[in-house]
Amino acid sequence: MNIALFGYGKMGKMIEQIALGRNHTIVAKIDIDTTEIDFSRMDVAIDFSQPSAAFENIQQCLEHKVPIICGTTGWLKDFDNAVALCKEKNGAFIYASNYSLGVNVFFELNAYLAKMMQNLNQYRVSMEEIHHTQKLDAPSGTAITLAEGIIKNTGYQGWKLDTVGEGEIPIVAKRIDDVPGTHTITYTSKVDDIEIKHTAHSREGFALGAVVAAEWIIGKKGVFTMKDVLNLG
Ligand SMILES: NC(=O)C1=CN([C@@H]2O[C@H](COP(=O)(O)OP(=O)(O)OC[C@H]3O[C@@H](n4cnc5c(N)ncnc54)[C@H](OP(=O)(O)O)[C@@H]3O)[C@@H](O)[C@H]2O)C=CC1
Ligand SMILES: O=C(O)C1=N[C@H](C(=O)O)C[C@H](O)C1
Repeated sequence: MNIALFGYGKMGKMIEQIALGRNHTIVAKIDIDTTEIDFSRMDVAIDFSQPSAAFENIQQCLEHKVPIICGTTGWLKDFDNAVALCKEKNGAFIYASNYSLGVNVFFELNAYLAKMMQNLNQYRVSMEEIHHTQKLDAPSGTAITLAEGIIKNTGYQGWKLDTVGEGEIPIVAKRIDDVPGTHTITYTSKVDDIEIKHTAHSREGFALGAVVAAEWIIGKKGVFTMKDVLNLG
């Protein structure tokens, strides 16, 4: 499979290694300085760029009929436009805030726990995410997906960083050294805490998941999620 990498930073380089190990070819490495892009040799594109660049990269891929796997976080104000464009162009598109198998299992666990906690008013939920100091967005895309999973299954109506009002989930975002990504959800009562936690040991799981998604999307049309790819739940 011929893969184009939009964004050749920490994730782009890790994805290249995994893709070569699975006998794929990297036909383009597109970075902020790239002036001309040849879409003709691409079977699929994988975007791990930056919040301000992701939507334009997605648009270009859909216009050129190249299936696009997007892992960039922090651009979701344009998500509905990306979905609409994908439908208009009869294209193929996946966005996931987190491509690792472990976090996608964790998303399911989070929803299941939230359902169990929905009527237990003695507990308050909170979330903490920890990432490396180069991360541009806060809270992480993964934390937002986790918050949405809680909101869907409980009476919580929203989330906010740090201090919150009634009915909102507080998210604390910490930036420490080179932490790849740690997410903790805690339900606290006067007498105890219930805590679930996912700790990434490296970026390998994110990169492998993105390549698996790229392999999966070939020949498909529509907007999909990692739940479709992994057949979870
Ligand atoms: N969904 C998931 O599973 C995961 C998502 N992420 C997300 O992926 C994104 C990238 O992360 P990471 O690799 O760590 O970040 P890096 O900063 O290491 O890499 C981003 C790269 O994108 C480049 N870039 C900037 N503008 C453009 C553009 N217009 N087109 C193409 N490339 C561009 C940057 O170039 P320059 O340095 O020259 O600006 C840089 O090389 C982030 O949004 C992060 O949150 C990260 C891990 C997992
Ligand atoms: O920027 C990162 O590094 C990561 N970003 C994603 C996010 O915002 O959730 C996924 C992972 O946690 C690493």
